[in-house]
Amino acid sequence: MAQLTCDRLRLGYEGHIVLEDLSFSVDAGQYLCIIGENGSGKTTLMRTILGLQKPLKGTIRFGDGLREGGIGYLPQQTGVQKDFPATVREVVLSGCQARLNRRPFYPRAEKARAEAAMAKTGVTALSKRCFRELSGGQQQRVLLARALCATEKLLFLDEPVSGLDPNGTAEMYALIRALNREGVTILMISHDLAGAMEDATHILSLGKTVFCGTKEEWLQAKEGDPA
Ligand SMILES: Nc1ncnc2c1ncn2[C@@H]1O[C@H](COP(=O)(O)OP(=O)(O)OP(=O)(O)O)[C@@H](O)[C@H]1O
Repeated sequence: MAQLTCDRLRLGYEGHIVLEDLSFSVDAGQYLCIIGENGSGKTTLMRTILGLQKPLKGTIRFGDGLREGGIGYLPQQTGVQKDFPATVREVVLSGCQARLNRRPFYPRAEKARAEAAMAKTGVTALSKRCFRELSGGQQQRVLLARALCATEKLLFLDEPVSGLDPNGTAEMYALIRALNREGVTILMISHDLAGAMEDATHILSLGKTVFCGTKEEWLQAKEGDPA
């Protein structure tokens, strides 16, 4: 049973269709890399899967224990986020908010969850530091811990290595790989095709022609069409 099934989606905005007739599914444990040129609709697809925007047509179904809102999300880094005036622990804990039903404080279980997420991404020692004083790579690991507070099942990562130096990039990929090996499904938008390709099991390529299949199928298709 698939965790996520997108069926004949039409996505876009009033008067502007971005993607038409898009169907694909994601099983538990997959590592799906979403690629495509600027403007091909990667962010629009992500926003739709996260429930932030409605499809113009078609359906999205969740299964295998995943429910809408049960996706951990690592946003693309923006200047505003980088300057967030909060401690690392506060940033990570804010990832538990969806589970809190607007209760005004964090119960013990949520705090334990945040601690476990920080340990997994190696930021426990930074927990009292101010988020905005961290390096780009450290900030990404904190935001990954935050996303982990929302889910054990599926992480949606939007360009997780953008702006990182080679070391930070390698660390981030290693962390994502480890989480995937523990069973967390990964959906990742990436412009770093070579890097993302190392660990991906599946590729969704958006554009004039859409491809969705295994990495091996993708590489075979590319052999005949090196462009
Ligand atoms: N809020 C919006 N209202 C109207 N059109 C939009 C809106 N957001 C995006 N678009 C348009 O939808 C199309 C797809 O944009 P989208 O951001 O999904 O592409 P992308 O593949 O994520 O691009 P990039 O690689 O540059 O991030 C573009 O033509 C864009 O101009």
